Amino acid sequence: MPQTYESKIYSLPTSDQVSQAANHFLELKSKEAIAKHGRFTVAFSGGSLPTLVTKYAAHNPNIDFSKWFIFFADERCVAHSSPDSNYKLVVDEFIQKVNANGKTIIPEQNIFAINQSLVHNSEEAAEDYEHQLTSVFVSKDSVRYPIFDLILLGMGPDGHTCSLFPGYPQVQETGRWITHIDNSPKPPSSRITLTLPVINDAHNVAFFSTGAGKAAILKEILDERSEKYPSAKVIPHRGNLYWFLDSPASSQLQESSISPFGL
Ligand SMILES: O=C1O[C@H](COP(=O)(O)O)[C@@H](O)[C@H](O)[C@H]1O
Repeated sequence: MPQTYESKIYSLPTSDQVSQAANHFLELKSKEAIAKHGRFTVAFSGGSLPTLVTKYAAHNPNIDFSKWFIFFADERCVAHSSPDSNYKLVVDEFIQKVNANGKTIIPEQNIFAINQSLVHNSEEAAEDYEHQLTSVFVSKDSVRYPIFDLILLGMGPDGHTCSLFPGYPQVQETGRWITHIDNSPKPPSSRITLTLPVINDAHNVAFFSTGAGKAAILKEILDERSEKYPSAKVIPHRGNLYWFLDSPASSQLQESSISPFGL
């Protein structure tokens, strides 16, 4: 049977309802992946995303976290203990809560963090992270290639996603799975990031965006299909694409762009 893919924009009244929707979504997508291939590979972004999507999910007893493999869609080249570290954010906001409250825990060896000893050389850190991915992903025809079950993305007010910034060469990268940047317009300046080909090969990609500050750019990306923003270049080839917004974020979108919420 031919596979059909979904592309949906959901708008929930409040950001708390976006967190509740994220809980159902993570339960659904992790169950689907675990039923299909025994594990769930998920990449987290930083910024506002980890707190927003895991507020309820971290306490969901129906999720088998022991089968989760956690990666970072982008990471800042800083120590794991730094307040700028996406790893620290995900550990503090999610992993610790799951492990303290849940029925199942996330095994330490299933968490794939940037190599701390390489944070002073972003190019080497990116190569090392790519190498970490090769240890986990093998596609059906035995070729190593990362096809994530789910990539969780945020979007900055300038339209960036991961550490792919508008007008920067990393957006054009097609040869690497992970690339690096040393002049990020948003601090900290050195970062590593998934590249667009890997993002667009995932089974599921989900953006989470809240707040009126994102309304104008969301209109440009989702209604006007403006291609100048990296977030607009996220179009999975053989996977589903979801946007979860709250009302302030979706306030400038045409009503016809928004799907009735249902998972
Ligand atoms: O720097 C980053 O920013 C983006 C967007 O963050 P937000 O706080 O505006 O949601 C985030 O998705 C990315 O992972 C992070 O490194």
